[in-house]
Amino acid sequence: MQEKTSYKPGLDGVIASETKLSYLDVEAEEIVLRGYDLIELAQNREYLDLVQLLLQGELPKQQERSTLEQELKEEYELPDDFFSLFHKLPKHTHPMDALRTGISILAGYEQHLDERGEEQIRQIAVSLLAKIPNIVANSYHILHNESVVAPRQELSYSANFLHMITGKEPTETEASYFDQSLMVYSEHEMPNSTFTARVIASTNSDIYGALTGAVASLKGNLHGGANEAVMYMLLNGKTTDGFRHLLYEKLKKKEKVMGFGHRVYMKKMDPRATLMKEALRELAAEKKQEELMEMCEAGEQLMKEEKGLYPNLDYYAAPVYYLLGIPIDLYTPIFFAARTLGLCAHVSEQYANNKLFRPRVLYTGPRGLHP
Ligand SMILES: CC(=O)SCCNC(=O)CCNC(=O)[C@H](O)C(C)(C)COP(=O)(O)OP(=O)(O)OC[C@H]1O[C@@H](n2cnc3c(N)ncnc32)[C@H](O)[C@@H]1OP(=O)(O)O
Ligand SMILES: O=C([O-])CC(=O)C(=O)O
Repeated sequence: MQEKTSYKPGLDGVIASETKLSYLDVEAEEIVLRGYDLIELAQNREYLDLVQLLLQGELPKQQERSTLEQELKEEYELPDDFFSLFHKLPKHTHPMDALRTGISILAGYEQHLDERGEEQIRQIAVSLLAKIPNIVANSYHILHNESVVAPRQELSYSANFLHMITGKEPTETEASYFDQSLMVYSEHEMPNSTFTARVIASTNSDIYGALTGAVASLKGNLHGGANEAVMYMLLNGKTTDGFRHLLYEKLKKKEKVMGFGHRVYMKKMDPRATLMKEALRELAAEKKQEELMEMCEAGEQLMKEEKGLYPNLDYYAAPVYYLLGIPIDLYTPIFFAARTLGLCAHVSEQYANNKLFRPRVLYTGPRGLHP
């Protein structure tokens, strides 16, 4: 007889792995990243600092940071003719599917595909962190019959990413909010996509395969895809009253409202959402789009009163991206680009202390049948 009590649907609350990378301490309202509070890091540091922290264990000193920045810039360019296949994709291909294809193609160019050593994986991670923004931005341009925007070496990592997306050089403020969003998206313990990547890596499969699987996982609207869904919902609402009405209708029909709820923080505000809410407040004031802020706050209030649910990061990241002039279809690919960091760190950790993932089932089918 199988023991039913050990079965947790959706592995809710199950410890799947040991990690030194991150931990959600819900009681203390802290997202711990190698001992630091992610929110404090996002307020005081830059995405590149987190790259060094997650891949090498410590925040960089100034010289180390410059070396890392140079290393990334040297890896920006994609292999010759890389984009030729993207011209052949159906024009309605979602950028997340284009990204999945792109990461998969890159595997073929990797000279060290079979190596699993820590330093080798770090170098591949740097290459992926350099190339994925290029794939995200330019696969979108190609699918929209626009010209490819080449990376610019003289811009910072985040400013260059935003520049490749919009085709314009961002202001310092825009680049800084974008960088902050990349930081809060960079790593979050054991979401579905990280679990997916670790499960794939646990068979000794390569890091490109692990990340390709993770793109598919992150695309779903119960996970990363929610940020795009939030923006479409806000645009459909049009005004604060319209948005309230739209949310009431969804709740009446027992539909899920994207951007609310979270497996780990279900009855609390996601600390990252609080940070993005402040970014939105400032950006909305600067760009004279206060109604967008008002709509989001009205939605937050309504969901708290009606369902006792709080915003997750996607709810406030989406309107921030909107005010930064980013096409909605790119919100989830950008989330993935930022999360590439956490994913690579997890894959590396998995290789370093591997045990094949192979759980069991609670069998509910028949027994004793004969053909
Ligand atoms: C950065 C990120 O990836 S964060 C996650 C982004 N995803 C979203 O925003 C999608 C909307 N949210 C959700 O679907 C859920 O909150 C999830 C998937 C994130 C977490 O879900 P789970 O832990 O599996 O809980 P589950 O979906 O079973 O929800 C528990 C209860 O709360 C309700 N609930 C949870 N989230 C929502 C929501 N967003 N809207 C309406 N009701 C909700 C469920 O209907 C369910 O109610 P019931 O017990 O009466 O059936
Ligand atoms: O932790 C999760 O389940 C989803 C999430 O917020 C993230 O991946 O950032």
